[in-house]
Amino acid sequence: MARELALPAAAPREAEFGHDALIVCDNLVRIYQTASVEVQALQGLDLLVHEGEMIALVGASGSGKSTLLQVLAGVDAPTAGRARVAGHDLVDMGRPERVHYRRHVVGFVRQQSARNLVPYLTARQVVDLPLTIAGVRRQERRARTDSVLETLGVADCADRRPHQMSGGQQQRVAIAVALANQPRVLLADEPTGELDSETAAEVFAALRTANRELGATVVVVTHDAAVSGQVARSVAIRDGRTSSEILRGEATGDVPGVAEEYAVMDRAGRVQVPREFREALALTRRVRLALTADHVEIRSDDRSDVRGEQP
Ligand SMILES: Nc1ncnc2c1ncn2[C@@H]1O[C@H](COP(=O)(O)OP(=O)(O)OP(=O)(O)O)[C@@H](O)[C@H]1O
Repeated sequence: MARELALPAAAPREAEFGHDALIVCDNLVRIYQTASVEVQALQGLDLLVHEGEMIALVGASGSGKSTLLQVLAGVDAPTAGRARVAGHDLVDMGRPERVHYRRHVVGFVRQQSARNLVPYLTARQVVDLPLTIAGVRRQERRARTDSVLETLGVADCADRRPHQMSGGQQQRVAIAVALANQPRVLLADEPTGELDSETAAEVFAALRTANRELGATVVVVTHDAAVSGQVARSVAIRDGRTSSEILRGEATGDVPGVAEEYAVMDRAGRVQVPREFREALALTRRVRLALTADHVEIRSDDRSDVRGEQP
């Protein structure tokens, strides 16, 4: 009787990194090459954003926030790594898919409200523009335009041109333009950067509406603590990598939710210990790690004999 061939069982496959996330950045690298220098704007950045989230990206000037947003917007292509948004692979996307992606999957709001609008078009006409380009029928265009202007509280600006609106109204109309084609993701690069705090709050409320009422997943780059202080998750970017995250509980009335800061651990297990922690305990090149029942300890290296130093 022939014996059955027993093949070794295949190892169970690990779920792919970020398989259930809407936005996945995996070891993302973007290098700008100019005539004389090479700038590594993104240096192996990992980021996951789930559908329905609203997150802030914060970080010093030059840390790579705008570069990341340009990649997610499908405007710029990464040099290496993986970026996927709503099932679209942003690294390997061909031109027709890129056009579809930029029209239907993401909406983009820039800092300068004037650059988001067209001086001689009314709010209704400028919101209608992306719908016309996408081939939406006239009747539906009208209904969608009125509805999005209404939802964002700028229905009274429908027949006004940018110079007849306040800065906050201009920026809310810009958000309406970005949302016209009902994108799943709304990206905003310093949308309150030029505005006073009251107007900034008005624009932030519009982003919140986009998230909560219209269901867009929102990623907002900001220097504005009033904005980053109100989202459930702020991701800090340092030197082209995600370095830490602040998670906040829900606010109750006027009392803000409790905020907790976390370090980000990459998939190889690397964590950046904040400088003030390292300096406080003189943690240098070599540290001791110990596993306890529910946490990991990091201690300074006290083996001066191995370091070859005088006790
Ligand atoms: N087109 C480009 N050519 C060359 N270098 C660039 C280009 N765009 C950005 N950089 C460089 O890449 C790095 C990251 O820039 P990026 O604009 O993404 O940072 P940022 O965090 O958005 O800064 P900011 O808050 O000032 O807008 C910087 O060193 C910047 O000088």
